[in-house]
Amino acid sequence: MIKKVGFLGPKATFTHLAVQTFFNGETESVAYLTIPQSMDAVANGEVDLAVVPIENALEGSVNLTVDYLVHEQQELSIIGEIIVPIQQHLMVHPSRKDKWQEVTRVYSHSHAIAQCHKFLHKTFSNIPYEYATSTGAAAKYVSEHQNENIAVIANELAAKEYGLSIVKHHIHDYHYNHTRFAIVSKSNDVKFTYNQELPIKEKTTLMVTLPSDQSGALHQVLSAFTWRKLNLSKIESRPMKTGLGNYFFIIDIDRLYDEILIPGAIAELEALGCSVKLLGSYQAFTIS
Ligand SMILES: O=C(O)C(=O)Cc1ccccc1
Repeated sequence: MIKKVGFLGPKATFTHLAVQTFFNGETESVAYLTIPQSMDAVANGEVDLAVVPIENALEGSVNLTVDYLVHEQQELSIIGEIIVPIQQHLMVHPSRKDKWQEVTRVYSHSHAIAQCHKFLHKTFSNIPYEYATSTGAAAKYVSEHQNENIAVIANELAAKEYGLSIVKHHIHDYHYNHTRFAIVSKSNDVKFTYNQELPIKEKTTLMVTLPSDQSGALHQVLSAFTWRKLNLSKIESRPMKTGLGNYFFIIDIDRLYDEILIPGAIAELEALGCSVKLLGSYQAFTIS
C-alpha cells in the first residue's frame, strides 16, 4: 500500500530531499508549511508518517521539533532516522546574478543561516538576515519577487525548482554538515520501504525527567546505563517550560529496545524517582 509522508515544504527543502532520497516509489510525499503542521498531519491521520529535521551537526538540535514531539504531539513515536549530508549554496534571482554582492537581505531557514555564519560575516557584514519557514520557502519567495534585492541560502534542487542562479557554492562553514531527520508515526509498527543498501545503526531514544532538587540524580541516571554497558550517543537537556531551572533530558542509546537491559535501566530510573518515556526504538540510515 502507498504510504503518505508529510514533510516541511514547499518542494526542494532539505527535508524534501531526504524524503526523495530515502523512500522508494511506494510513497507519496505531502508538503506542509511548518514542522508542527507536518507532525499534526500524522496525528490526525492525513499522512502515515512525517520526516522532520531533529539535529544538525553544526547547529545542534532543532528545538522546534524536539519540543513539539515532547510537549504537543505525545502520541507520536520516532520509527526511523535518516542522516543526510547538507550542502548550502547562495543564490539570487537570475536577473541579479552579476550584481549579487549588492543584495540588501539574506533570506533562509534559521538553521541554514546558522550553518553559514562565517561566510555571511565575511561577505555581507552590514545587511540583515531574515528567517523563512524553510530554505525552499525562501527560494520560492525570491523567485516570485524579482524586484526585491535578496539572496537566499538553499540547496541545488531549490535553485533548479525555482529557477534561481547559484552565485556561491558550498558556503556552509564546516565541511562536515549533516542533518538527522526523524521519521515519526502514530504507531510503532508502521512499515515503510526504502532504498536499500544504506549503512544502518540501531537506536533507542528516551525522555527522562529527574526528581527535583536531588543531588547526584543525573550521576545516578548515567550509572544505570553505565553498569549495563549501554552506550549513549547523545544526552541533551531541554527546558520543561514550567520554570527556570526545570529540565528534562533526551537520551539516545545506541541499540534497539530489548527484553532485559533497557527495561532494566528504565525500572532503575523510575525507582530513583525519574519519569521516563520511550520516544522510539528504530534504525538510523546514513545517506552519503
Ligand atoms: O529548510 C529546509 O530546507 C529544511 O528542510 C530544514 C533544514 C534547514 C537546514 C538544514 C537542514 C534542514
